[in-house]
Amino acid sequence: MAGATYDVVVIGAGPVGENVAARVVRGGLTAAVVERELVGGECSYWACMPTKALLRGAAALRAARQVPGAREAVTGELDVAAVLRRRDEFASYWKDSGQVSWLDSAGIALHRGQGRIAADRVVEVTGEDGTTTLLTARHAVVVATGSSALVPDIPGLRAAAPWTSREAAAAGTVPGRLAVIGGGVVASEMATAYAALGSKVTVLARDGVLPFVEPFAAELVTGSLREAGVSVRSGAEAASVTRNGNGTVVVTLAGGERTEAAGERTEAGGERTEAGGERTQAAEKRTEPGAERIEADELLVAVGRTPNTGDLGLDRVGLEPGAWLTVDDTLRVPGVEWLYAAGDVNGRVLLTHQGKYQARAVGDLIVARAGGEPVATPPSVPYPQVIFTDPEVASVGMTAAAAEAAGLRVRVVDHDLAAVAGAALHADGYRGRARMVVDEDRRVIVGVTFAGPDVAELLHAATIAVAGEVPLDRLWHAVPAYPTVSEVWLRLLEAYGL
Ligand SMILES: Cc1cc2nc3c(=O)[nH]c(=O)nc-3n(C[C@H](O)[C@H](O)[C@H](O)COP(=O)(O)OP(=O)(O)OC[C@H]3O[C@@H](n4cnc5c(N)ncnc54)[C@H](O)[C@@H]3O)c2cc1C
Ligand SMILES: NC(=O)c1ccc[n+]([C@@H]2O[C@H](COP(=O)([O-])OP(=O)(O)OC[C@H]3O[C@@H](n4cnc5c(N)ncnc54)[C@H](O)[C@@H]3O)[C@@H](O)[C@H]2O)c1
Repeated sequence: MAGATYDVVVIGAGPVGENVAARVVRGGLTAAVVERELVGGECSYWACMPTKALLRGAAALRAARQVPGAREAVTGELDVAAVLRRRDEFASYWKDSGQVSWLDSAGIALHRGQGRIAADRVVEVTGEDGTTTLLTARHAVVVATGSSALVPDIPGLRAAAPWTSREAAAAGTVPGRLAVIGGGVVASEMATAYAALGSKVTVLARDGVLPFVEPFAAELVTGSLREAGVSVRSGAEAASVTRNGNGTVVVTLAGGERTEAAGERTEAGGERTEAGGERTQAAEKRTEPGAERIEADELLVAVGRTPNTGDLGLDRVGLEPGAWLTVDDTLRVPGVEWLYAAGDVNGRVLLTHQGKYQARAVGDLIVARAGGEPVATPPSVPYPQVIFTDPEVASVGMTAAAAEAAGLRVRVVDHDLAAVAGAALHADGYRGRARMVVDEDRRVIVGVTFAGPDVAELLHAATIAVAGEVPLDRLWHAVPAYPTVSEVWLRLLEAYGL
């Protein structure tokens, strides 16, 4: 059996694993990554990049149509084939040669195959041809194996071979009718994308659309999905799924979807028109005779993620296969001094940029420990996120509800984005809203949410204000340029009373 020894062995070469390895090499250690699929991970080929490429064409078209002068120059419809071609390009045609060259140039060794912990500090790599290699780590093994789409135990669902985010991101054709189970980030972004690409989309959002963002942002997204022709069914829960002989898929809704008590009876095939949000009554997961059925050509399941820890040899170190890897503040697995976990697999924040932040932190920690230097625990930072729906939802830190639940003395300040000169110039009929959540005891901002067209690029200023805990009296002197959408900062601070 072949073998090799490195200072650090990283299992998983997604964005997080790559960055851990790069950071420890930069710190003077040697590193190898183990990858069973494509170097670059979910983000590069089936998540961030291809999904944003699917969304971008329609967003650019919408933007042009909102500006007289440009609008008249738009004479055609979205070119679906061109959008899919550009998506293919952004997914590097599902080939990882570019990322492998980058690993080479960074001095990181690559071992292809399934990595499993075989013993203390030892990772066994099983290649596609069945050959095995034992990699020994002098200092640390880092698990960066990411996550996969969760397929819930709904009768008939697995047998119906639904799309997960992977198939939605990589599809070569656009289904005529797409049903979506879920209302979170993947469901909302893919409903936006596929509606623009021409699908008739139905979203079965059991817990509402984007239930974890500020409610005004969720309402704007829900309203705009409906305007785009999407049937948004807040409160609807799938009870069973069947794939017919002709290839179509049928989702039968749980009996609890019938909401006569709340006066919202839904007829088969009918549309609900109430604003999205809360469930109106506790839905019982049970199919009643005559329960409503949704038929579609394809079904996307988007109800969250499950960690890639099922076949990782975790039992060798007394850990539970299939579970999220719990870590301490130094991203080390408690009780196993040489084992770390970063990125999606530790379940802390399932976002690429935040996983890469963890990667830099864990890389530096391993280098410091290897050199016997003092270890600085990375701070717990508020994280930013952009949801690329129409409108975009860009947020950092806490929502008002989360800040209140955390026991802070909170003041919430809202402003209509359309009332800012820069937004009016940006697009006719601009619709959007901004909220800042202030911790009154410290007079610092603990959360910001923008919802509106093209607000993604506004977010980093908010991240600096929140992560930097910039006092409001100091922030007042950060003057936004006129006439930009960023002038909303001035309006928010004025509304606060500065
Ligand atoms: C549809 C979708 C869109 C998204 N969009 C965004 C976005 O716009 N912005 C954003 O910040 N985040 C986004 N995310 C989240 C983002 O994709 C993840 O947070 C990110 O990919 C996590 O990186 P990671 O390196 O931890 O894991 P992954 O990217 O999952 O990489 C893990 C790697 O480990 C490999 N692996 C797993 N087990 C083993 C093993 N035993 N041996 C060897 N190799 C193994 C896998 O093959 C994979 O290559 C999106 C997610 C989805 C599903
Ligand atoms: N732009 C971005 O940053 C981006 C884009 C896509 C995904 N992601 C990340 O990927 C992760 C996964 O996204 P996701 O949308 O799968 O998960 P999610 O956690 O965003 O949303 C899952 C939703 O499914 C609902 N749900 C759970 N079980 C259900 C069931 N049985 N039936 C119906 N609904 C059910 C939940 O209420 C929740 O709203 C997220 O953590 C997200 O941050 C990020």
